[in-house]
Amino acid sequence: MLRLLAYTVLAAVLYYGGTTAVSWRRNVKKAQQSGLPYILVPVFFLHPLWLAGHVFLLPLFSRLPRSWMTWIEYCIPDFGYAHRMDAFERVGADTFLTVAPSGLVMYTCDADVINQVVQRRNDFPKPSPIYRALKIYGGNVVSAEGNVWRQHRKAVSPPFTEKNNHLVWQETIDQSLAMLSSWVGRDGKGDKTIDRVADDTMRLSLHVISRAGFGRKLEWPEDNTDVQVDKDYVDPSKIQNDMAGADEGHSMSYAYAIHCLLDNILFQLLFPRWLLRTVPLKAFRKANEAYSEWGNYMREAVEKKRTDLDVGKEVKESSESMDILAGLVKSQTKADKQAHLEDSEILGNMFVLILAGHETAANSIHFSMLYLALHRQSQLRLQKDVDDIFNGKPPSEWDYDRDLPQLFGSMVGAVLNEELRLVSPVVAIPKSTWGAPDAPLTVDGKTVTVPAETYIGLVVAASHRNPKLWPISPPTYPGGKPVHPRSNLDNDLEEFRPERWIVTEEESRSNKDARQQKKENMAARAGGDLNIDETSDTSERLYKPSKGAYAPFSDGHRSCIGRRFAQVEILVALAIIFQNYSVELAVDSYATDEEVAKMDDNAKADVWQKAAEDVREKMLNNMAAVITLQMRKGTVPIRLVPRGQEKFPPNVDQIWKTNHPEKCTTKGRPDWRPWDGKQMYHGA
Ligand code: HEM
Repeated sequence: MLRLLAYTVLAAVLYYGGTTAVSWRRNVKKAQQSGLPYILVPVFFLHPLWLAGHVFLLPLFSRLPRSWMTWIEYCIPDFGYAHRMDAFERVGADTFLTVAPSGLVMYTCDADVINQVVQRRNDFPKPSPIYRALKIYGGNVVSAEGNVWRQHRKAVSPPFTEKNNHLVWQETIDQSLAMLSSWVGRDGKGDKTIDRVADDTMRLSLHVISRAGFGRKLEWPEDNTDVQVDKDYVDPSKIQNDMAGADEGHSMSYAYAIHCLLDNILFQLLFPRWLLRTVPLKAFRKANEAYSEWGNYMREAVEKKRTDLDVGKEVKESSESMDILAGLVKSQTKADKQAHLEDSEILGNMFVLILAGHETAANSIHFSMLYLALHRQSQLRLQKDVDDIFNGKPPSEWDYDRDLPQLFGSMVGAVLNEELRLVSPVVAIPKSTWGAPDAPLTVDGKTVTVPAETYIGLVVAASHRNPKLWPISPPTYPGGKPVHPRSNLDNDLEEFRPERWIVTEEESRSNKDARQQKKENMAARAGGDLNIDETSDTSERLYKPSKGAYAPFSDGHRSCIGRRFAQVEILVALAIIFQNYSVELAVDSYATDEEVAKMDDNAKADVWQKAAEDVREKMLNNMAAVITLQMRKGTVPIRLVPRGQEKFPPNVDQIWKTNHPEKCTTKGRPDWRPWDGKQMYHGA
């Protein structure tokens, strides 16, 4: 009996080993025929077992000799943020394949390749099976492909109008003022340590999309300490888990339901509904409750909107008819049946809009604030531009049509662009040749073939830092050392330098001409009915990267629908925060307020540098993407102080570097780069 079992196991191992070897060989052959450089990796990064287990295996693998593990980075989802240009430099190519037994992946940080891929939607479709889990409420524009995607896009994009952007503008003003007031207190004095910036910007963004997206106004809680938090569930420190205020017939408030849903999104995406419903685990039960509650809120919202709009009749333009939900509901009455959505699809789209639209914008506001706290000189320049644009006017007098273009083309726009260059929420935009034939592609002027069934990662985290694509300057090494230990050690592309986006008048004029041309070409190709706005990735008054080099919102037909929405929200929130306040790092862990008050600039630079080092470390090592890239471990405390009352001098980093030349480790490459000078790839 035992022998039979042993034979069975042996046979299974041999069978698995044999089939693995055969399919690996087959994939290697495809890679060889493709003309692309390739590296061999033992696992396909999307293999479900690897996805589930790699976090546990990585610490074990890190104990093995480095020379055995040269492949490991390329199998980690979103390696692009952790390894950036270094990952490509090691391979020695900006576009290459990884070849595993169960799949091929093409990674690229080449602008021309990115541009070809995003423009040829039919040749390089989205790998829609990986988005299957996003259909928890129904089909939607993010997870669909082909004609079904076209139908969703036709229905979902029309509500993203300038009128809707006005709503975003107004709601962001209201919510940002409320957030700011919760930070600086009713007396406006500020200077209190705030450790919940990530949470609060998330709340801000959720409130904006709830209002401008679904017509649901959410009030900022009067006092965050009073909220009735569910301490038994998820992270009790998260103030947004506020249970108070459930509507009639609901067990959760609207805000709590959506937070509960999003905070535990992995439960929703990984486990089937019946399991969440039946397994008697508290976390499962709550996840399921949040799913039902938010779904019910949304169903009610659809019904109410239908009644409000009195479907079928002309409605006058009011803010109720300008939100996105109004647009989705109206799509059901249009003559164009190709833009018609079922009720479940309206819900499906509302879910992905809230998902795609809230973390992304929130993170941008959060990280822009952190970068500006680290770079006070840039902050000063931003404040000067805010002063020039608004001339001291309070936000109640700001005007979308007059002020938005100014903000967009100012240092505020430059900060937004630079933040998205460095911390793109989508680290590698997924494309593929799944379900499509082999696709020709021009790489460095040579025609190669992307084999059918290849997953493609457009690694914007690397293309945004590729020295072949961007003007570079010498590094300044904030804190006296490179921002990343291996990537771009000899230039400034790892550094936050929004000034790189500011251009001369003449460059700005030529940007304008080029953009007009692009808009016309795009409109002609898109057939005009998908509302694909290619004109305003960055303001024409700012630096214009080459095509494909800068794509935080992706590009082409499947580019972000909410780009303008997000840009408006982020620009306004930053303008409100910085109009009257400066953001400084909180140094409480290193000195008390009294101690800081007695310090001279040199001593202040020493404590500031410790806090700054902590932030830089977190922004390098504590970041991970579940849906979007976020700081997953720890928080960064900051302080808002009225302008003019800053404690630290604007050139604080420079003072520290001048005082501590011995601590500045800025020269040369680390000698532990064993791969330097060796060609890692095969083929090509
Ligand atoms: C800083 C903010 C944002 C960034 C960087 C961003 C980035 C992106 C990227 C890279 C994609 C393409 C993803 C892919 O192909 O897999 C995308 C798609 C999308 N985004 Fe955004 N996004 C942002 C904000 C928003 C907002 C505010 C909304 C809605 C309110 C939104 C809605 C969407 C939708 C619906 C799609 C799918 C479009 C399609 O497949 O046709 N995004 N976004």
